[in-house]
Amino acid sequence: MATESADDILRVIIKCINFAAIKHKNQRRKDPEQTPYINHPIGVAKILTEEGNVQDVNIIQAALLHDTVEDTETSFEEIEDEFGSTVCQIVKEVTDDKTLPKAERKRLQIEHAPASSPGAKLVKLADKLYNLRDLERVPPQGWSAERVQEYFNWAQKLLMASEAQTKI
Ligand SMILES: Nc1nc2c(ncn2[C@@H]2O[C@H](COP(=O)(O)OP(=O)(O)O)[C@@H](OP(=O)(O)OP(=O)(O)O)[C@H]2O)c(=O)[nH]1
Ligand SMILES: [Mn+2]
Repeated sequence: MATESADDILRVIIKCINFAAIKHKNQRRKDPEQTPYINHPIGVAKILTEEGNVQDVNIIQAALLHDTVEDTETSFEEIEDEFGSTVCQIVKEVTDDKTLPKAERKRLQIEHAPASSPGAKLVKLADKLYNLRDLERVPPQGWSAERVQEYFNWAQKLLMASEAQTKI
């Protein structure tokens, strides 16, 4: 928010990092080094600030929190109570329904991409960019070359779907 002071912004960003770190504390990435999962949401937020020049603090908060509901015991109510409805709405838009089969989740991401909000598109695309770079660095344990290639193909489809109807 434009009216927020630098102190407020700093406080809320540290609050988000702390919240996400606690929620993801037992989770590791799928790489052979089992990197702590928190490196991912922090890296996604950094792509947006450093490479995307994103200055909207709500979008950066949503990036830091983007996998908490999908991957940990976190509810949208908790996100809304702690960080407000704007942040919660973006997190909702980028959260997959993990009760659905994977192919359906991936299909729905593409179906929902065109009409997503600009903030959700930014978080989603930074998320994909981080994951693609991670795949290039070292594939997750057990992933074949075909599976890696499939993720690249799907990410490209998602990017093209996100470009449609964009009013950024
Ligand atoms: N490249 C890579 N990805 C890893 C690693 N560890 C965990 N992941 C996560 O795995 C997900 C991609 O793997 P998939 O097999 O396609 O999806 P799934 O885990 O949801 O079933 C991403 O979830 P996501 O961020 O929720 O994005 P999405 O692709 O599911 O939308 C990504 O963050 C890793 O070491 N490298
Ligand atoms: Mn993610």
